[in-house]
Amino acid sequence: MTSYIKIPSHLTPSDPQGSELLARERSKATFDVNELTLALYGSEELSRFKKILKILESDPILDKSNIYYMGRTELFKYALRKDKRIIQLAATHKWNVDEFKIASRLVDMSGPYSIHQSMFLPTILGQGTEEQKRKFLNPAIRHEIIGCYAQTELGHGSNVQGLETTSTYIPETDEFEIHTPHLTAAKWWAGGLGRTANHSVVMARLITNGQDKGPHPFIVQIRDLTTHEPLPGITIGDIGPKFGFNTTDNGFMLFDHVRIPRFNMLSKFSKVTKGTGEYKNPPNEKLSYGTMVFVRSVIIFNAGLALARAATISVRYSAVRRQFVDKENPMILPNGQVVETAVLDYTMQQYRLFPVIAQAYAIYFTGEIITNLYKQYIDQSSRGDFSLLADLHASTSGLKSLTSDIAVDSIEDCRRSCGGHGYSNFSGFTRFYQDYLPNTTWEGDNYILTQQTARYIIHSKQQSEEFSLRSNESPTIFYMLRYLSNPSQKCTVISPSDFKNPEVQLAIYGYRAAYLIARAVDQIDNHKKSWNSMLVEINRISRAHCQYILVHNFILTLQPQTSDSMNEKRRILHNSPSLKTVLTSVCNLFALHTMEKNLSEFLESGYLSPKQSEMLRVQISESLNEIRPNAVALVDAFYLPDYLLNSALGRYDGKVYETMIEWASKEPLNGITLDINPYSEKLFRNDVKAKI
Ligand SMILES: CCCCCCCCCCCCCCCCCC(=O)SCCNC(=O)CCNC(=O)[C@H](O)C(C)(C)COP(=O)(O)OP(=O)(O)OC[C@H]1O[C@@H](n2cnc3c(N)ncnc32)[C@H](O)[C@@H]1OP(=O)(O)O
Ligand SMILES: Cc1cc2nc3c(=O)[nH]c(=O)nc-3n(C[C@H](O)[C@H](O)[C@H](O)COP(=O)(O)OP(=O)(O)OC[C@H]3O[C@@H](n4cnc5c(N)ncnc54)[C@H](O)[C@@H]3O)c2cc1C
Repeated sequence: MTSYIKIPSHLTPSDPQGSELLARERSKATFDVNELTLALYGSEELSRFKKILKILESDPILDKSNIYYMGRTELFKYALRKDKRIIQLAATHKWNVDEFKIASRLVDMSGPYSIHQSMFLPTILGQGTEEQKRKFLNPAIRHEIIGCYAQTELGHGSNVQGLETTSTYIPETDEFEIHTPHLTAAKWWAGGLGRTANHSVVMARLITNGQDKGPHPFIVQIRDLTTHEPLPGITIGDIGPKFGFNTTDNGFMLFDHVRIPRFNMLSKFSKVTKGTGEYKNPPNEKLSYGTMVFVRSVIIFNAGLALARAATISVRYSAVRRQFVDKENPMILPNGQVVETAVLDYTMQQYRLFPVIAQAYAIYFTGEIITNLYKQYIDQSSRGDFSLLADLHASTSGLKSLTSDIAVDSIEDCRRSCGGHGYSNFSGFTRFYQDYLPNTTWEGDNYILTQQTARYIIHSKQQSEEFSLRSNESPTIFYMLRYLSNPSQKCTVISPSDFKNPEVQLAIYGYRAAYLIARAVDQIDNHKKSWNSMLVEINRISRAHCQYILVHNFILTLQPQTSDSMNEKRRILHNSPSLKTVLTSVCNLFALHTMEKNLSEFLESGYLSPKQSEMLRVQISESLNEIRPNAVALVDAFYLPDYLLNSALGRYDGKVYETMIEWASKEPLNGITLDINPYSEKLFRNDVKAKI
């Protein structure tokens, strides 16, 4: 890339150098970083990751050095090239789905094909018959057709039952007619639709024999495979610039009585019979929402990685960045020189950043557990057993909401913790944050989704008999009975270190959730409160329940398991006392910091006393001290390479200042000629002719 300014090459940052500071941090670690990386990913995934990274890093088309200077059109073209390149590399190197996902994660840019991979393929896979998979899935996997997922409309997104697009069965020709009856029914937001896709999953109301059967998925070819023009009766366009996600062409689409064969209704679960138009009900009414459950489970896992990335940049930078001299505890170099203190040594910075490290680990472990639960559901449902679905839907809804909220808040906290440089694109936060943001809205707005979780729990509590039955079966609400059965119990903590006891932590979280649930049920059943008047409480219930799950899963991960049930990753963890020690500190910080952030609810439940809340703060401070020597090593263990981070601040080698000035010298604005004389030309309101 062209450099527009020549930077004097003899200048280096003042001592100590960033690389030296990070090396000192790394030498303080009490555990083996490589061992923790292996415990997170396993040896097989890690070696695949390294192999793929090597290929991507050296590929000129996937070079990222220019992207911070690009405008939307240029970025979009780059994203299309990069999407094509990953597909070519996948074919050359025979990558499987997991390897393809690793490559996409490393290249780290949503693109025109992203929704093809994340929603179009999974929808056909999950909702199509074998015949439909042959017709649509196979060419889609080979990228002979490119698809998108058009569910949301201009007037409705959250309320899926309120979608207006119709798909009416025409027995005479054995076709469906897809139609947009109102402007509000225009499909809107579908990723890849604007300029790229030639096929779409369209969620439309199925109407047969005059009866409205609600939204169902249909495959519609939307563009000509040769000319790439929209097919007759279909109007398509890109929806325009957005807050972020500008490398994907989110689109709109209108249908004017467009005919598709009956075959194109995805019919794994519900069907329309040829000629009679008879409708066959699915075994569970919500199976057509299956793609959303899958993607929500992926969003939970991805939230952990997003937090790890934010923490990596901000913790490394805070170890390199120095401001003021802490006179009571100055930073002294080996040669005796007193230097400014690394901002990571200020307790306020630790209080802001270390909980983000803890959130990353907590959500990573729960993400793994939810992924396994989803696999278990798919396995059972393939044998006609859908009993896990209700619980899976409830937990993925609430956890998608909670974890993406945590990630969005913490990415911004981490960015701000980098001071002024955090505001520069070179920090690696700008597009990362902008592109992460829609996770709180897509696949269900985060506030709406908490209603799904709370309703499941409240129903369970209302039907007490069924509750005890369900809670025994349910992987996520088993804890509640224990606490509901004895509402007057009090927390046993008598000294700050008692807060480190996992049983104590679980009891505190369990009582608080059970208290909120019991109170809401009382308001609804005995005080006849409406659902709408309870929405704030309902949001609290979902969050309380999901925080319990996160804490519970973290504790579970650290507990010894029978060797049979342990996979390689857990074995590494359990065979290493130093790993267990450091992760126990991280787990404690997650549990206690989350408790402190929601303290009013814990106090309100009467289980925790004000005196105990003071002890809680003492213990949090203690946990921060425990983590301090391991802070850099804990983020290093996530093994997020510079290629992914693309950050001057979060570089592994600590060369922050050298990179900042080098990247600034490449800003194209530095290379243009400007006329800054205000009187050199006449400017007209509608015909601005500045000489730039
Ligand atoms: C090759 C590489 C592959 C790579 C893959 C990588 C993947 C990467 C993923 C990351 C990238 C993500 C990109 C995403 C892009 C955005 C795409 C979208 O936004 S698309 C657009 C996304 N849009 C949205 O997400 C819209 C959000 N809105 C909705 O989902 C629904 O309107 C609703 C759930 C809010 C209400 O639904 P409504 O029909 O009014 O239903 P009621 O409330 O009346 O409940 C009735 C009963 O049904 C139950 N139940 C409900 N849902 C489910 C379910 N899913 N299941 C089971 N059950 C469910 C409920 O519990 C209740 O049970 P009960 O009490 O009777 O026992
Ligand atoms: C970048 C991006 C990509 C997307 N990609 C796709 C895609 O590929 N395909 C697709 O189909 N869709 C896509 N979407 C759309 C997305 O799924 C919807 O925007 C999302 O489901 C939210 O729906 P909405 O926009 O209708 O929000 P609304 O429901 O209009 O939300 C507005 C506000 O109303 C509140 N609200 C609404 N109803 C209630 C209620 N009952 N109780 C309490 N509060 C309520 C919400 O909390 C929110 O604060 C995408 C969106 C974005 C931002």
